[in-house]
Amino acid sequence: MLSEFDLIKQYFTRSRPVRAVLGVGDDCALLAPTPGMQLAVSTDMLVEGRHFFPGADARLLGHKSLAVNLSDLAAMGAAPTAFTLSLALPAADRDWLAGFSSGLFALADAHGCELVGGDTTKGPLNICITIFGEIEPGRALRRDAARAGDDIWISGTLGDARLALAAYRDELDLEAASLGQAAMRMHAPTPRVALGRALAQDALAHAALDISDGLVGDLGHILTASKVGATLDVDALPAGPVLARQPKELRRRFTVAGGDDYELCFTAPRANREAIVAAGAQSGTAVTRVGRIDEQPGLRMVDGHGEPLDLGLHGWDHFVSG
Ligand SMILES: Nc1ncnc2c1ncn2[C@@H]1O[C@H](COP(=O)(O)OP(=O)(O)OP(=O)(O)O)[C@@H](O)[C@H]1O
Ligand SMILES: Cc1ncc(C[n+]2csc(CCOP(=O)(O)O)c2C)c(N)n1
Ligand SMILES: [Mg+2]
Repeated sequence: MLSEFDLIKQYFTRSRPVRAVLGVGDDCALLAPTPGMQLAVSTDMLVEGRHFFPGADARLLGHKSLAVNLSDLAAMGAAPTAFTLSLALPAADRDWLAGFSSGLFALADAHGCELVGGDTTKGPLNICITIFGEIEPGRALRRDAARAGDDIWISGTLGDARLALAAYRDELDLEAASLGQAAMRMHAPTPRVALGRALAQDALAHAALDISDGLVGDLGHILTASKVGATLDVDALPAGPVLARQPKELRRRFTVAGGDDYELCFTAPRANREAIVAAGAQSGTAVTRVGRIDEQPGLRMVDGHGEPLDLGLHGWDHFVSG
């Protein structure tokens, strides 16, 4: 029988913390922020049945729980430092804990981000991570900083995660190899931390966010916060490799209003085009220009010929459309 404290000790306590002054084991963790840097804090919860299917692979779940949090730091241009993990578990299952913690720590180590504390209780499976990062003062990529005339850029590709979800929900048929490939985008997103850091440190971008609820909804947050509008070239949106093989109507729908993409959407002055392409290459992340920020409020979608498109799509909302 694994007790609450054995579980924490065996699966979530590692040798001496490197970044934290004090890590797992006391009432609080102690962190010593780098002098002169600002602290970036974000939290994201994954709930069984809502963010992942019952029986989801534990290792992938460990990865995704941290990935979605790292993605929020990436969206601000912040460098990850530490995180806390709050878990509700239906049972203390050794296999599940070994898988979950290995997926979690593999990604944490890849980003030099340290687990410093958390909370563990019994209940329906629920995973909540709070992440801490650092950013140079004045460099954060805020949602309220887009300016008319900016280009709109997207990292990586969009829509494969939504395609996998559609297949799981029997909304469409995908052959096994395609589903396997698309499903990895849903289960194991890659947070664009290096790209976000480059955009912020070199002041290449004005505004940014990560696309978790679908581009149309998330870009809308930048437009509202920045009091601007945008024209989006829907046919320029980079579809994931599996979605790219699907009919145009589906490609448009899932790139514009997918979900679980965890790519960055950012706006930047024209003058920075070359430097942004170089930052993409440097960080191993594709970057694609997909539209521009306008003074006129509202989001206008156009096709590859500049003709208006009315797709009637909206972002993910847990209480309206989710
Ligand atoms: N219960 C809450 N109390 C206070 N602030 C909240 C609460 N829920 C969300 N927020 C804040 O509202 C804003 C939008 O939250 P949201 O969870 O949609 O973030 P996001 O980055 O757009 O999406 P994601 O959760 O997929 O990362 C964030 O600033 C978040 O910190
Ligand atoms: C079983 C299952 N059903 C649906 C989805 C899709 N999904 C759930 S929440 C969300 C938006 C981001 O959430 P939040 O804003 O809470 O971070 C998306 C796209 C999934 N991943 N698994
Ligand atoms: Mg976000």
